[in-house]
Amino acid sequence: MRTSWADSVASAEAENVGSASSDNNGVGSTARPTKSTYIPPHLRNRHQSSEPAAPSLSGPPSSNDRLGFGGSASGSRIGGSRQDHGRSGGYGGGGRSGGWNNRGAGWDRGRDERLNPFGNDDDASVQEEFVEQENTGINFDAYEDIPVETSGDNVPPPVETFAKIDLGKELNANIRRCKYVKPTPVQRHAIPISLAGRDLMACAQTGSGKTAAFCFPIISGIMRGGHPQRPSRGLRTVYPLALILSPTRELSMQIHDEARKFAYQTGVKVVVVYGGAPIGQQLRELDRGVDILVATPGRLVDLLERARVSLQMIRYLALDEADRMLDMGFEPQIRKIVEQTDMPARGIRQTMLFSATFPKEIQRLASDFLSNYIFLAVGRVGSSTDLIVQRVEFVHEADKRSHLMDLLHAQKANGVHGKQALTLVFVETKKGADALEHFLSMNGFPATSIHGDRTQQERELALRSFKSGNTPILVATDVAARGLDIPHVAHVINFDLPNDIDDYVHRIGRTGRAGKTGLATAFFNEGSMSLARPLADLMQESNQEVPDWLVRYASRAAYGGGRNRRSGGGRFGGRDFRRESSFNRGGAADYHGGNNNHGGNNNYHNSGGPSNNNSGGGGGYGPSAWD
Ligand SMILES: Nc1ncnc2c1ncn2[C@@H]1O[C@H](COP(=O)(O)OP(=O)(O)OP(=O)(O)O)[C@@H](O)[C@H]1O
Repeated sequence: MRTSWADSVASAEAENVGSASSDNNGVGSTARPTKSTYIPPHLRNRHQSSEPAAPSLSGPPSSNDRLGFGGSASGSRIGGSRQDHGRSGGYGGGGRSGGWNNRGAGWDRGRDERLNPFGNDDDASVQEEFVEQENTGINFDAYEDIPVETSGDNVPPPVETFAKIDLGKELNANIRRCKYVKPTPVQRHAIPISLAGRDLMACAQTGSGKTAAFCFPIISGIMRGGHPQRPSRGLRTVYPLALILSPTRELSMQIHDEARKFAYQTGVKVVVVYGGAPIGQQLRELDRGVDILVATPGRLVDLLERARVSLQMIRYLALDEADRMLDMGFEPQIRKIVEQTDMPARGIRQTMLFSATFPKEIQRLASDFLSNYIFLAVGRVGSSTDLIVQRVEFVHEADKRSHLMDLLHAQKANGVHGKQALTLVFVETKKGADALEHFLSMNGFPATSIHGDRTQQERELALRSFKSGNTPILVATDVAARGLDIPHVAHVINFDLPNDIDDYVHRIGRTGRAGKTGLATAFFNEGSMSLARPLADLMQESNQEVPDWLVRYASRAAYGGGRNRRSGGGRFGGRDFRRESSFNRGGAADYHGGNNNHGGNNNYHNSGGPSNNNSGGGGGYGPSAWD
């Protein structure tokens, strides 16, 4: 039976425990207008957005440099119908979306576990049609210059090819089926570290292949270790060997799908459990056996309390989006799962934490779960990839909707919005998502939405409709900000900017993945002041053009307006928190050790061995201009 704790976790999970999804979460201290003014198309021939009010010491900023997006609103807007094909049968009330066990709707995930996740043909050489073409087109050159930092004791060296790693014959065949030609930088470093049995805290940019980096060693390790005898505590208790936790249901499903592909014909069984879906099917799936359990925390807690899952045999624990999992929303639940169940203690199990962002205070918390771990950073911690062209435009709150329509029209006119090119629009609140979806639909733009107030079935349908291109515009809260790997997302629009620069990094990371380029546009106004400086820093660091007006706002924020600096030295230049002097003063191991393999810090440039053993100094990254 579910306790209040389980309930609270489940409901937190439904919300994505995302502060950004709450309806009352304004940006900074400036209250947002609750309603923005819609300007009808026929009245919208005036300038497309006002210039920002000048920060104290300046004239007006340069205009909204909307290169490529400047077309006037034109073209017909067929008003009316909602475009979310998933909703055609009403909200979960039947129609084609119907039943709980509709395979297409995803409720019986795993029922076809034994089927070939690549299709029905076993032959790795004839899998072309089953595999996304994306992976063959990965632009590895894009990653060549990324600096890599590792710290910790006796760091295993990176590998250049999958062939050089002993992952096992079946797993190697699946890697070929996935058309992964060579490992991405995070895989080159993380896989040998994990195969050596070491705990790992890894930070690498969005879309750089972290999922495979933790799945491959887990699957390979289970294959090597065989299938140990499970205890016979209760007939219906299952004993997974690996647990992968992620913050959202959709991300857990995606990890499950990926892990199933990697585990095909290895004998390793992968099951996913997540909230919002009927538990019966998930229980039946567990009854068929599980080696790797992918889960959201709330549903896992429920299953632990029902004694249907025991963590006693866990050898591998992976937290994806680990900083999110350990921030204020999830940390107590994660602590209970990891520290107050029968899960083997750290040092006995192997623990891997992955994210694109890792603030120092969260690193500090995370270290409680790790034993003598290696810290790996591919690129600067929390940086965004250069593959994404970032644009920021000053748009008054009241002009946002009309400005968005201008962007979407221009995309259509320029042919950017072909069937496959998808646009993801992030807003702050669930109500805001509904309202914007409705507004876009009423104005002839095929849009759907995903947020924590929609049923799980609606969320999945919306995502599927978006992925398929049926509704090529998805309005989302932060529930869709992390981890989702959706091919063909060409444009991410931050209609409302988040409060935290790390959330911005994850949001824009839904485009520009696996070596491909993408575009991210942010609507900035006085309500986003707290983000001015970190945003300008981030853009400058990733070689983006920073508008003069943003630089002026940023410099003003530097003298008291900025709230977005993190404690412990700020984000920029941030790396392994153990190298902070405050940590060392606390009597912990000396990570400023320098030129040896003990507690040292290694800087790599892309491939090959350590190029420069930096003696506790600055590592490979210069401070930002504002530091
Ligand atoms: N070695 C590889 N070769 C080619 N493609 C790869 C390789 N590794 C991963 N990919 C592909 O790259 C894409 C991004 O991978 P993944 O979703 O694991 O990124 P991520 O680092 O976890 O991103 P995020 O931080 O957003 O969660 C996926 O489509 C995946 O199939």
